[in-house]
Amino acid sequence: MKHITCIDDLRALHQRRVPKAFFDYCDRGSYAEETLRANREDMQAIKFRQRILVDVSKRDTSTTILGEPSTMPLVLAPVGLLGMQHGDGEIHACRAAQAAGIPFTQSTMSICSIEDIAASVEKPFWFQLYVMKDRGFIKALIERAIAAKCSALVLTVDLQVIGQRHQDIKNGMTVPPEWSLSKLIDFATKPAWVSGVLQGKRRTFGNLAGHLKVSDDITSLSTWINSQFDTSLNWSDIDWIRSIWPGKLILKGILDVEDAELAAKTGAQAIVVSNHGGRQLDGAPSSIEVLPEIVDAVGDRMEIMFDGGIRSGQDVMRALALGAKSCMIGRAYAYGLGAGGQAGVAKAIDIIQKELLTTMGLCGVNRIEEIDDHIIAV
Ligand SMILES: Cc1cc2nc3c(=O)[nH]c(=O)nc-3n(C[C@H](O)[C@H](O)[C@H](O)COP(=O)(O)O)c2cc1C
Ligand SMILES: CC(C)CC(=O)C(=O)O
Repeated sequence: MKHITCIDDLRALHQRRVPKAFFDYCDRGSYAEETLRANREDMQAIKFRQRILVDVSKRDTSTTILGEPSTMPLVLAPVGLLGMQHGDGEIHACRAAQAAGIPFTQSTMSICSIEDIAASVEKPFWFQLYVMKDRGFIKALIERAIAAKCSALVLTVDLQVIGQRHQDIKNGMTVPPEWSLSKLIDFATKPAWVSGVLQGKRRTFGNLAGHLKVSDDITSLSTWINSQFDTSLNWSDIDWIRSIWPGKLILKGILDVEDAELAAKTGAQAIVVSNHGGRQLDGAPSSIEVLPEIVDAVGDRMEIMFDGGIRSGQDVMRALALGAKSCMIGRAYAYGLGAGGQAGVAKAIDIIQKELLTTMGLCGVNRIEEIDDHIIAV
């Protein structure tokens, strides 16, 4: 990892080490990928004010996230199928986050189960919920998260219908992988990945095993999701979820001020301003574009988290400057996982923290709480 200096390096290594179908699943977006590109382009369009001759000798990235101390304003976002990027990927990512002192969010659509992770790590982690039609199963899933002492529930609200990712169809992306000649050739050139995945605890969705017939028809992930996810989910269901889940609730996937206002009325502690990393509604605005208006509308009532397009500490700084209290990263750490397991995720987190510290220094800021729009050049 010595020559890895930025997230792009981890991405390149991920691409070399992980079969194409899983790398593309991670890297790409939905439809024409307009929103995926906008997340990066709009982020990079935000310019900093360089400030000089400020004493920046006491810089510190530590902060709180939902009242809990965190070494930096960063959370590992829920990412499905991490165990297909690296054997036991969810456990490796969670361990790296906990060693770095930041929260990890486990996706419903993980390869390792909630219990696999809970048995392998020292501290509580967050659990992300997708609501499916079988409400008995969803209730049991929330109860499993409670039993595992998960410290926050992240309810994802932007994927009851899945946006088409062309590349997944072209690659025949299935879980577990289906054999074809091209896949065999691809796998043959990635022996470390193959042995890691074969040694992993599971080969298909650990949280769903034994409940939903995942192995029956997961030849197309999107067909399966469209048959299982509950498209009738609506605001009144939040009360039902809150009647089961007693802890902190975060609504993830809000892009609209009116929705943010409705979210503030649910009693959720936080929202994540997010377009799902450009994987859902293509043509939606970038998350950084809508962040300021959402902060203006509800920032005094809920904690505002942000994700979409973060590839550096500079990007974290940009989102904080526009009013986010903390940021989630998805691909940035998934690339690290594919590149080098737990060490790769640790590297991704370390890169972002060091970039954030340097950017704070060059903008004349010592503490996270000092970051606001005064550091932005107009
Ligand atoms: C491969 C991949 C899988 C994802 N799976 C989930 C998921 O299971 N649940 C969820 O709420 N969001 C999921 N997301 C969205 C992320 O939580 C996050 O919103 C997004 O990655 C942020 O954009 P970024 O990748 O540019 O950081 C996924 C994202 C990626 C890249
Ligand atoms: C399995 C998927 C539903 C996970 C996801 O949220 C995504 O791929 O964006």
